[in-house]
Parts: sequence; C-alpha cells; structure tokens
Amino acid sequence: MEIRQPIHSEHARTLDTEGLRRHFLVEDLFKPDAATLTYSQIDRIIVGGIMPVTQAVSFSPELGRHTGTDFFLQRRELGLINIGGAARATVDGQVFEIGPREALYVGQGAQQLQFESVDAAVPAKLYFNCAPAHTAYPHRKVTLAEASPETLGAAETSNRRTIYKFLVPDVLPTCQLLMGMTQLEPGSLWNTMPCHTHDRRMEVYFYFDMSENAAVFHMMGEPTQTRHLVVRNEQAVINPSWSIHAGVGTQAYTFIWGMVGENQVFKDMDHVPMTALR
Ligand SMILES: O=C(O)C(=O)C[C@H](O)C(=O)CO
Ligand SMILES: [Zn+2]
Repeated sequence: MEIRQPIHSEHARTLDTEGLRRHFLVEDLFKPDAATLTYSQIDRIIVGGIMPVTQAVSFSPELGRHTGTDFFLQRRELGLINIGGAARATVDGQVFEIGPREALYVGQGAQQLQFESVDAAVPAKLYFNCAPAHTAYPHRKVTLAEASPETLGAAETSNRRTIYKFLVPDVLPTCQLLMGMTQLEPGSLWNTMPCHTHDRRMEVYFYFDMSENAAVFHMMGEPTQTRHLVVRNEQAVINPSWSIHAGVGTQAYTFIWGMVGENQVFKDMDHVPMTALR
C-alpha cells in the first residue's frame, strides 16, 4: 500500500510539476489479477483499483496490517464502481453481480471479499474508495437507474453533463463515504466550472473513458493560486479541502468522484466566483 502524507496549501504552492504529481496524482490503478491501494492521510481515504482477469482477486487478512486492525474492513467501509466488464463480488458469502457502470457498497465488518470477472476477455475494473467507519450498514449493489441522475450545464459552455449519485444518503446509508460518476456529453469538455472548494470534505476524482492520446487538464490549488495536472485515462487526483477541483479535456470523458469528511450534504460547497480565480 502506498502512503501519501497530507499537505499544507502553502507547501503545495511551492511545488513544480513533478512535486504536484507526486503528491496529488495516482497513476497506475489497474494491474491484471491484482488490487492496488493508495492510502492518503487526508481523511484517511484509501483509493484503489481491482482488476481480476484470469483469477479471482481477494482482500487478504494481511491488509489489516496497514490499518492496525484484525482485518481490512474491521473499522472501514468501501464503495466501488465498475468501469469494465461484468464482475462478480462475493462478500462474506453474499454474491453480487456488478455490471458495467454499477456500484457496490460494502459495509464495515466484512471479512472475506473476493472479486472475479465474468468474462476474462472483458475484464472487470473496479475503482474503489474506502474510508474509516463507525457502524455496519448493509452491503448493497446500486444500479445506474437508482443513482438519481441529474443533468447540468449547457453545450454553449461546453459543460453539459449528467451526475449519477450512487452512494449518497438519498440512495442508501453510509458512515461518511459519498461516491458518484459524472459523464460528459460528446462535445462538452469542462467539469465543475464555476468551481468550488469544501472545507468540510476532501474529494478524489478518477478520470476514465479517454483515448490513449487524450488528456484532462485538472485544475487544483487554492482559488487564487491555481495549478494544473495533466491527467491521462484511468488516473486519479487527490483534492484536499482547500483545493478547487475541476477539469477540461481534449475530448469528452467520465469521472468518478468520492468524498469523505464532516458531512454528507452533496450541495455543501463553497462556490468560487469566476472573478476570484487566479
Ligand atoms: O461535474 C460536476 O460538477 C461534478 O461532478 C462535481 C463533483 O461531484 C463535486 O465536486 C462534488 O463536490
Ligand atoms: Zn467538490
């Protein structure tokens, strides 16, 4: 498990491209027949990818070594969204068939987690966020139709997009984790502009549905000290509470957002006036 330390906004201002990438960008999320995990000490979120191809991938009890617990989810909850082919997840003997663009919530206390691809020729790619939890809510699959879609923006401002809220209080209870997926319409390139921060929560963005040569210029930093990261397909960005998070692509793309922190109010955002950005 890779560890990322928290970072002060005044330190982040001083970083060059490589420094920004080292602290904020998670590059290699999917490895065949393996799970990858990056532990950010910002709100203790763990970000990762699971890609079973020819064999099942399990979360070994040994992972509890990193969390100082008897097993990985003893004091944690996990949400995942499948961006690949059909998957089968087994959680303490309970089987969930997770199709493309479907989500699974795994509540605190689950001990045995195993993930398989239904067809090795079209492997599942399970992007996940995992956060500290205080109580056990039921495991549950959430379909795209259940994810309360909301379409925002306009073609004229290149930001027409649909936000699917998979793991939010209107859909199911979680301890703190919120997760959803925002899909841009063809020809739209901007997400989350006008932008915002939220002092009360951190957020991770994971970009996908991009061709090899495409890039998203992800905007980050304090509103008056903006920086950018060039993000490629299937890479994630850790956004501290003080950082804006928005992006513009060289083509339309989709991204998964996940949040942990003080509250679960999706609209609790500190909106940044466009004239304040520097
Ligand atoms: O496109 C958007 O706008 C978003 O998806 C916004 C994120 O969900 C977000 O930043 C929530 O705080
Ligand atoms: Zn946000």
